[in-house]
Amino acid sequence: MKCDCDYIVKDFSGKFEEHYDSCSTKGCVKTAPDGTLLLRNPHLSSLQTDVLYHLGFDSSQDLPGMFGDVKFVCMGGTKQRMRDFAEHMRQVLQTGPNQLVNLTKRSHRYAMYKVGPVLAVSHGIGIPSMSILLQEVLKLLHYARAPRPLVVRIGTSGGLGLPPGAVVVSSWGANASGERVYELPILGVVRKFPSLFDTRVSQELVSMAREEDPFPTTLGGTMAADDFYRGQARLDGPFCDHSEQDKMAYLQQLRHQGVRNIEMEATAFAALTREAGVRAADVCVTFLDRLLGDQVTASKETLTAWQKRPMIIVGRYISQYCKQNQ
Ligand SMILES: O=P(O)(O)O[C@H]1O[C@H](CO)[C@@H](O)[C@H]1O
Ligand SMILES: O=c1cc[nH]c(=O)[nH]1
Repeated sequence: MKCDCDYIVKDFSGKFEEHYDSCSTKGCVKTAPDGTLLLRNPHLSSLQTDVLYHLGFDSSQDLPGMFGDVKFVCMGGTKQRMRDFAEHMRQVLQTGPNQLVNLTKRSHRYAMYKVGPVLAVSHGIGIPSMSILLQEVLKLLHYARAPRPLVVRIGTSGGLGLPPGAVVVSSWGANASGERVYELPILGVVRKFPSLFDTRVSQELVSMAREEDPFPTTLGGTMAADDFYRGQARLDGPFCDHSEQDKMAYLQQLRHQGVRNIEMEATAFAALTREAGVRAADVCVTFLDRLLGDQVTASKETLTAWQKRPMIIVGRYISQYCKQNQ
């Protein structure tokens, strides 16, 4: 059987079954004609109220009134970064509340701020934390009937052959074996979901870079590890039985496969947004060049300044969109 939906993964090296896992030709339509998200889970319709437990909302609330105008969901690891991003967007868009309010404060788990059409949400570290947040955000967008949202991760990473402070816009996510898939055991069976980002959005984001920017912005593959230390070939964790040569051989192999940075969410982030039919992008700054070391040694001030760089690129993109759609 051949799938001819726009969801087909042309440059995905795996087999059709793996594509089918996250596509299923029958249910290929992922958005309603008005651009709102369709959730392909028949069980949801039997729920009287859907509790978005980690966000502290439920579907009985006026979610369209609260979030129906959301066009951009931007997420990143820390609560502080997402507050800073909300503040940045308040200045860029000259809109938003006088005082930023953490909308998920009831749940104490993540932090969420809303500035005009922008929702800024923290997701914690790693795929399990990020994927829980993302799935509840996808349900929130569905219940809110927010049309055609774009989801962007604003993150940090270790670079491969890039100067620290560089920005990488991911074209795909790869797991530790270099496969461009997100693997998830479901009912005891490991399933694979393709982890490719929207090419057009990624290219448009790269085009937001300006010559005068004091940092390069490039497109590249992103490896998502399940660990910060051994899982990213580091030699400085509490455990390590690989050598410096093993580490360098692995990192060089990733680099030759097109990986430009390493973080801990890209595969699941690409795969889940793709499965939901939502455009998404991963924009990360690099904190160090992993070909030269393992420790993050830049000062707090420098790291804070570098973390602003993805915000600058994404802020320009959102600002341009808002001007064109006034
Ligand atoms: O800075 P964030 O967005 O959390 O991203 C990166 O930093 C964390 C590890 O320090 C991981 O979550 C990794 O993906
Ligand atoms: O090396 C790094 C830096 C930030 N985040 C990561 O996951 N790895």
